[in-house]
Amino acid sequence: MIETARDIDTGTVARAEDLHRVYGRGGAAVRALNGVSVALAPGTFTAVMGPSGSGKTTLLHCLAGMDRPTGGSVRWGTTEISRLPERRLAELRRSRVGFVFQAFNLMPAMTVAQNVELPGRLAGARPDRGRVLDALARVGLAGRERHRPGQLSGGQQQRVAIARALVSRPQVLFADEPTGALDRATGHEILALLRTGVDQEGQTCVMVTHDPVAAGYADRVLLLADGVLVDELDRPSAAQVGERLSRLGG
Ligand SMILES: Nc1ncnc2c1ncn2[C@@H]1O[C@H](COP(=O)(O)OP(=O)(O)OP(=O)(O)O)[C@@H](O)[C@H]1O
Repeated sequence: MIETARDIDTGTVARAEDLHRVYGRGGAAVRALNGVSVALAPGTFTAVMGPSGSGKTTLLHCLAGMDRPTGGSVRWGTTEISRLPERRLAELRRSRVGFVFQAFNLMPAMTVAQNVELPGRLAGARPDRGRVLDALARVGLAGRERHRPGQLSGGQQQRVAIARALVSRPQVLFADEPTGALDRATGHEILALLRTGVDQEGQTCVMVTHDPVAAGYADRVLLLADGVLVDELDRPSAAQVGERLSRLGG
């Protein structure tokens, strides 16, 4: 099969079809995802919302190739990833997707530049200083490359994490509650940064959030409940998201 970054037939960079994820077995089994289908068009910003335990993180992890669905498929371009051998999947993941976590997950003993270089180094690649500096400049941290994470504010640490996710120029940037550990104003700076990446560089971005105001930065909002996609809102206001969410009990 020819591997292309974008599925020529459907124009999507990533697509999940009839995704199921069951954790555990028998009476203790939890159906985290129960038949979810999602397509990600290039250069779009998608927010995933829903009550606690509705399957948001599981969906993100399956789409990002960090978890294996128990049923259904995930395609990146034309490549079906859910049944690839682990090594091949890890290779593809490094080049195709970036991931940002709520808790930044930076290495405290390393400098900012070393943190951004780390995924490449772990993959055995030679660090590309130019790319690292470029990624840091894109997130507004030019000149900070020798600092340690502990010398930076929370918002700046999340910017480092975003630079680390973007340095490989991924097809899709996944973010799991990227503003969850930040105050409101700093959170908005991070959201504006993600939005700029979508608008100016055509980055595709998917973000889990509990915050209707954060979801207002997205082009569309997917609403999950009990592992099922129950609604999709296009360019909604924060008020519309909040109202729909409260009806779901989120
Ligand atoms: N590794 C796991 N083992 C067992 N159950 C799991 C595991 N991961 C998630 N679950 C269960 O799957 C369901 C969905 O979890 P998930 O974390 O995707 O929900 P969420 O919508 O992201 O929740 P939250 O908003 O609280 O972070 C939950 O019932 C959760 O307890």
